Amino acid sequence: MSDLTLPDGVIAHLGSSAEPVAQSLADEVANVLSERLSSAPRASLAVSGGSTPVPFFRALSDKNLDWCRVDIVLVDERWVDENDPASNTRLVKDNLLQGPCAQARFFSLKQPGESPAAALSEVEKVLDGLWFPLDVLILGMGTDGHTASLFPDAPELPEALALGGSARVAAMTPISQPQQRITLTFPVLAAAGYTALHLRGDDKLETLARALAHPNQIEAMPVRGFLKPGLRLFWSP
Ligand SMILES: O=C1O[C@H](COP(=O)(O)O)[C@@H](O)[C@H](O)[C@H]1O
Repeated sequence: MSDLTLPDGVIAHLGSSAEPVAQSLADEVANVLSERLSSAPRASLAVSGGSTPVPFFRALSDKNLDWCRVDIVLVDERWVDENDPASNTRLVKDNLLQGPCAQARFFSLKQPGESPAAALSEVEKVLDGLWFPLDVLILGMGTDGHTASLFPDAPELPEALALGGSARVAAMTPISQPQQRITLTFPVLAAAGYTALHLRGDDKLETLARALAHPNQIEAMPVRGFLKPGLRLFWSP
């Protein structure tokens, strides 16, 4: 990590193991949500799926917050049933929406429909109940530089990245992935008030170094769109 040069204004929290880093992220997110709830009727939190967030979810779910005023949404979902091990919704329900956090309101990106493309208008309706811009956004990243389901090899990527578009969600069919995906679009994600990138593993650090080497080529590595002042980076081996 010592030879990784981060852009000015990106604040890094690096630890030697996953649990304390996840705990620090949970502390910070709980503080941001709590502050927001002191001046607003509700607060919104968008989280990522995959394997990295599990200890963060468990740490956050225990926080003493007015969870019944918190709205939670995933940044992306695989188009699978909720009982499928690949379901991000299942991951959130099993690990985050537990204990005190079970009081939060969860907005599911997985709605009935054969494909994400067929369900987009239904999902947009669901999202009408959520407060935008998002207050808190926790992103992950794949070793191909995707974040949320903004995959470099998805034909729909240019549309999902386009600024000025009014769609909050996009259907994605990345060539590299076994499932179709649905994702919050780049403009929706980029407008969040607080954004953290939560990474685990040396491979993710190498990916981050590659992303930082050519920051403007966003379509090649969509995570580049978030490597900006204000970003909080949480990493552990
Ligand atoms: O497919 C996905 O991958 C990324 C990274 O996942 P991880 O298992 O390497 O932590 C994740 O951020 C995204 O939400 C997920 O759908």
